[in-house]
Amino acid sequence: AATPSAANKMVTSASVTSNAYRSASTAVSAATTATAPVNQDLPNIKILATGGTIAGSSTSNTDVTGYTAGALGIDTLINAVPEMKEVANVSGEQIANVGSPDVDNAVLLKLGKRINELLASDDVDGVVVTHGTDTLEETAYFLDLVVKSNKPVVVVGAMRPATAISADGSFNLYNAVKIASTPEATGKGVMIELNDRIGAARYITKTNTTGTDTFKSTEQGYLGVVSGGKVYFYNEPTRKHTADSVFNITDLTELPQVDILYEYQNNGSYLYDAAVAAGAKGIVVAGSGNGSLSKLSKAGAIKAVKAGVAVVRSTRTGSGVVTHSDEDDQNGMISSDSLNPQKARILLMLALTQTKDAKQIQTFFDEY
Ligand SMILES: NC(=O)C[C@H](N)C(=O)O
Repeated sequence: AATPSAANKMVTSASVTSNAYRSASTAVSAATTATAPVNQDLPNIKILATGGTIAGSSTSNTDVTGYTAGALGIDTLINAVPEMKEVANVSGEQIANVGSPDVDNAVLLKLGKRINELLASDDVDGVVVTHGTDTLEETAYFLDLVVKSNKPVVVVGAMRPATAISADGSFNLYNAVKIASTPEATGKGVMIELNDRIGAARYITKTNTTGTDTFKSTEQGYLGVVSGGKVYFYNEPTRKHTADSVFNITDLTELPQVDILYEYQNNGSYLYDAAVAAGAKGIVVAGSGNGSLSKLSKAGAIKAVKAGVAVVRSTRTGSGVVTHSDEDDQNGMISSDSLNPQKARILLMLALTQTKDAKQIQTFFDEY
């Protein structure tokens, strides 16, 4: 973790005078995260940092693409937003410090187990996870399925690095702490906050490469918003999550290998053969349209099922339900409901920790 002086140096070395972390220098001289006094009237919120653009840094304050993700430590993030201390007693832990494409199953398990430990304690009222946005929805959905608590968990990121003009990370982080401190956030499952929107991990997805309004929940809608400094909830997630989930990672040291294949014209069954040969226990296919597969692709998928691999049909369209067909049952295949391929992979990994039976796995896709 960064010391106050190191935190200062990181911000100055980026030659930034006006950015999201403009207040880091004053904040750290006033109080460090370690010595901040506890206000008994405020909730205790733990911030777990994993890296990403929210912790990103560049030498130029107009650079929003070539920066280093995960350059700043948790203390820098916390000290840069001293306003959070009016909302909650915040303290932080560094779980990882990577760009989110490098968040792997080991990080998922570490994070999920740590959140369960923290939330089991009366001393922790909610958790905020800072994360890169590229795979943020996968981590959030994983946590939605494995966190054994009704206490709020909010996953937050940013699209502009901390050193950029008009960086979005500090306000997103402030809002995330605000949501996690709100009693109405209890029992809502794992939430994602960016750009003032509160999305359910199950429903929201990244839709744009660089825009700050990238997280959208077009079909199922948002759970709520943060507006004028107040948290508003309007909807509840209806699928099973957190305390109602059967998935338990307590004794897991690894997750089964599940790979994603992409459907396209003129594709071949050899992609399935390659995944099976590489050790896949499950395959999710981003099918065309309503999860359609070409004749060759279907042949590859059926061969994989016969080899004992679970195959889930999802869609590359970006939205909509992949409907379950009689042919799926004949072929021993599973349909993803409205889970996109990357989230279907998360559910399939966890499903495979319980069963290899396609029918039982299908019930998980129907319920979660
Ligand atoms: N906006 C971001 O956070 C993108 C970054 N590449 C990440 O996912 O770590």
